[in-house]
Amino acid sequence: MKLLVPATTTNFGSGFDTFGLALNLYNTFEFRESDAFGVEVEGEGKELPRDENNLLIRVYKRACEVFGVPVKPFKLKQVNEVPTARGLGSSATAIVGGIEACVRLHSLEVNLEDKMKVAFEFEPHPDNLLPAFVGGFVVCVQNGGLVYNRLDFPDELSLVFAVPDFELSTEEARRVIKREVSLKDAVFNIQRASLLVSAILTGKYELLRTAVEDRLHQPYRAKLIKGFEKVLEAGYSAGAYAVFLSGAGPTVCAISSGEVKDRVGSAMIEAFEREGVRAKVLHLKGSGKGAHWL
Ligand SMILES: Nc1ncnc2c1ncn2[C@@H]1O[C@H](COP(=O)(O)OP(=O)(O)O)[C@@H](O)[C@H]1O
Ligand SMILES: N[C@@H](CCOP(=O)(O)O)C(=O)O
Repeated sequence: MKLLVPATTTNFGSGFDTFGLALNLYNTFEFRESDAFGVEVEGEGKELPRDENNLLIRVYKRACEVFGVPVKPFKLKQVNEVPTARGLGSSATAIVGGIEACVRLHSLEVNLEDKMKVAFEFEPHPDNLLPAFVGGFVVCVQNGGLVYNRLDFPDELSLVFAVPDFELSTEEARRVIKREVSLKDAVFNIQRASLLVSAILTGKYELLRTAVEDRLHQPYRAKLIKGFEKVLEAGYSAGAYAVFLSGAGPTVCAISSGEVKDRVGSAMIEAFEREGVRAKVLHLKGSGKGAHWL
């Protein structure tokens, strides 16, 4: 039994905790029933726990408890393409993996709202989780229940990620954000987040540069990421439509198209390197597919 769960990029600058997009980069989780839990990891995340402290197993056990079924142990083989603690939703892949494993191993029928209730106990924002479950570009709303709208992300747009070789935990990157916001800054973000959705829907990509501007989280997080401003400038100088922090960072994402994407990737990597930060580039696309079994 093999489950593929996509990486996600979130926020898109102005849409903090609101916008999330599934990517064509996956963690693959293979399950074999067994007498005891065990974990094997290939690819990214060599440091991940090999025992019941592994996030996927912790989520699986909690899902069994919530859905009222016995815990059946398994051997898990992870083949991870998603770098951990880089702002590409690796923790969401593990959370979604644990929930889907519980549903499948017990042949349950569970709706998305009930799956999300369990997921929220581990990650209290929906923007990685929802696209990891359902794919596509998702506008997420938190109101105690499940309200979201899923759009197709334009295939002509490329996502270029500059992934630095250091980790930044989402928890730490959330701690630095200011809790209070002025009306002026709230309006600033509402205008841009609305512009972003309309720009994607109408193909007016020249609006994206303004649409990803943010005053809620990026200015605070930028201080934790050496070279962030320089990488941003380099992406724009190379012709990107938009450049912003992927999730909580430290990865930087650029939206681009056609041939320009190669220039954008090299420029961002070089900018990181000039600051003494090693980084690699990932050229990805939005994916319409969420978690699915092979
Ligand atoms: N593939 C995975 N399997 C199990 N646990 C994971 C996996 N990926 C991430 N995690 C857990 O999530 C933590 C990283 O979460 P977080 O800081 O939110 O980073 P990210 O931005 O990659 O989601 C890791 O330290 C690890 O405990
Ligand atoms: N909206 C969240 C998204 C965190 O994503 P991750 O991939 O960095 O875990 C935030 O900005 O904190």
